[in-house]
Amino acid sequence: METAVPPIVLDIDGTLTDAPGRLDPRVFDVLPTWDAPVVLATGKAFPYPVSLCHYIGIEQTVVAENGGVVLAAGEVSYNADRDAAQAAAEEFEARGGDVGWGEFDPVNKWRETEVAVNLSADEDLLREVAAEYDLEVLDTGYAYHVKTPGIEKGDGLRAICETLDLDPAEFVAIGDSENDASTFEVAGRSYAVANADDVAKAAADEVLEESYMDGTLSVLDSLRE
Ligand SMILES: O=C(O)COP(=O)(O)O
Ligand SMILES: [Mg+2]
Repeated sequence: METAVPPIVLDIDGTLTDAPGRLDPRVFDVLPTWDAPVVLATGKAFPYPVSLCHYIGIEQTVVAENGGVVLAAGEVSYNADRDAAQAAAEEFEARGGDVGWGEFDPVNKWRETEVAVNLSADEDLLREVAAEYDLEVLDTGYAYHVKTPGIEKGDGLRAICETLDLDPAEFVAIGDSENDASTFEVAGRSYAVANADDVAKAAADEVLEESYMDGTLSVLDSLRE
């Protein structure tokens, strides 16, 4: 007999993708049939996880921009604004830095509450400028996120739980990088995939032997047994 599955909170990049960053097609099987709430919690700009939920065919229950934007039950909250990060990014470029996404910048075009910078950027200069604007720089392994300190994915999960009347301690979290550590703290159980960075590995209850979606599926399969 199948046991009831817990609600889950999943990072996207590095957790539902393969190494080159492509969405693993197995999400289309496992997520729509998951018999409990599914939260996507990502550093990506707001439209990305919303679209992903749309195309996977699941409820749009989303933490985007590392907690800057939260969507649950059709209610959106914005927990930071982009102005300070935008000013810092402009100062960074004025001092010779390059945000690094080219002339058309889909990474930031629809981003509401922070600015993401390409990993090819001058990290020391970026951190120096961000500090002058009282902002933090989060390295997800996919981008540097210039953001308001104290706004994190874990806060977004808490907010979603309030909206949906869920207990965060019932959640199982899976992720791969330092921006998932706050989710790991809020959720009852947490797993870092094998490709995770050191911060995520240290924060997780368990580090998986398998990487990327193989790791994620190993947890989801065991929860369904
Ligand atoms: O946007 C990023 O830098 C990483 O995204 P993620 O939080 O889904 O891994
Ligand atoms: Mg990730």
